[in-house]
Amino acid sequence: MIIDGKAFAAALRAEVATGVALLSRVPGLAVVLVGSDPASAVYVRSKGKACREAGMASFEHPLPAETSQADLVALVHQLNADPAVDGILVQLPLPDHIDANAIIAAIDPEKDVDGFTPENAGRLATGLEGFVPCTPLGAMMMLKATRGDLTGLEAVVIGRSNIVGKPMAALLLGESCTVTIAHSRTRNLPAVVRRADIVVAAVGRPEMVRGDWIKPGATVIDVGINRVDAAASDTGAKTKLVGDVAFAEAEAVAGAITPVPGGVGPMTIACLLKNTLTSAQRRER
Ligand SMILES: NC(=O)C1=CN([C@@H]2O[C@H](COP(=O)(O)OP(=O)(O)OC[C@H]3O[C@@H](n4cnc5c(N)ncnc54)[C@H](OP(=O)(O)O)[C@@H]3O)[C@@H](O)[C@H]2O)C=CC1
Ligand SMILES: Nc1nc(=O)c2c([nH]1)NC[C@@H]1CN(c3ccc(C(=O)N[C@@H](CCC(=O)O)C(=O)O)cc3)C=[N+]21
Ligand SMILES: [Mg+2]
Repeated sequence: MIIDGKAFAAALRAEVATGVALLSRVPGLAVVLVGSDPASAVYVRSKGKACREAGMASFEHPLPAETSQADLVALVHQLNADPAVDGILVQLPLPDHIDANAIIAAIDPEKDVDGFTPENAGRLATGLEGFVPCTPLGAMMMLKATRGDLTGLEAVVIGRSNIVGKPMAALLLGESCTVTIAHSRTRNLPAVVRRADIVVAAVGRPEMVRGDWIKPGATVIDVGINRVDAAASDTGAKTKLVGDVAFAEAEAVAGAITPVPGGVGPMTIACLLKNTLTSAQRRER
């Protein structure tokens, strides 16, 4: 079974639009993009469009690649103080001369709809309410819809980044899975993955996870977004998008699997809108 992320995302976005219509003011999401990475620009544009379709305002702040760290912190402070802004997203990665941790720490945790601030990461780790990072949140919604109660299942998360792997593991632990976090230093990764009832791949290596790593019937969540050269026989496009999982091989063994594109990505954007709505609802009285 292929998990239809586009359909899950469309349903969540409709729910968000309904919530937005009940507010007394238009919620706003500020998106800050430093530099002109083409993939980031595509992503920022699709977020802006999704915002408008949900009845939200999108404030885009494209900045030159040479923007100083001090100027970026100053912009974040300005957005923190702006009552029209309910959510702040600073697109990652940032240029090398900027310390991403310093920028993230400057974001007001109450507007941190990415869930990246130490305050919200700590809240997730300790089981307190807060903003949960959009990619793991969307992945968890699809997992629960697909498998129901996750209690006692073996979950293997490949990747330990602060934005995907670690928060994903925290959410799975919160659902009482037995969680393993694998990374580049893990020994015998195929054997570790073969134990898993749930596999979450968040690595950034095209089609690294092979079909014979997957336990029959397992649920596979492919977070990877990798642009690779398309074969001459393909659609004619110069590049195509593939995940971290060899989809055709894994689909034959898995009970359910998310595709790339059309899996985790669209749900990430829908969850960003959901978090922005939640922020606006908390602000309204
Ligand atoms: N669909 C979506 O909405 C989103 C998709 N992504 C995509 O997800 C992927 C992961 O993103 P992100 O977490 O930011 O990536 P990072 O590069 O921050 O982290 C990658 C992780 O994978 C681990 N890793 C690297 N090589 C191997 C290997 N050979 N075996 C096992 N583990 C390995 C690294 O280990 P170590 O820590 O030891 O270096 C690291 O923990 C990327 O493809 C990204 O584009 C990301 C965010 C959102
Ligand atoms: N502060 C911050 N927050 C993020 O959430 C964040 C970020 N920085 N930096 C980059 C990553 C990546 N990311 C994606 C979201 C949606 C798709 C998505 O919708 N992908 C479509 C395909 C889009 C295409 O064709 O390129 C899909 O998978 O179907 C992809 C990638 C969010 N990220
Ligand atoms: Mg990263």
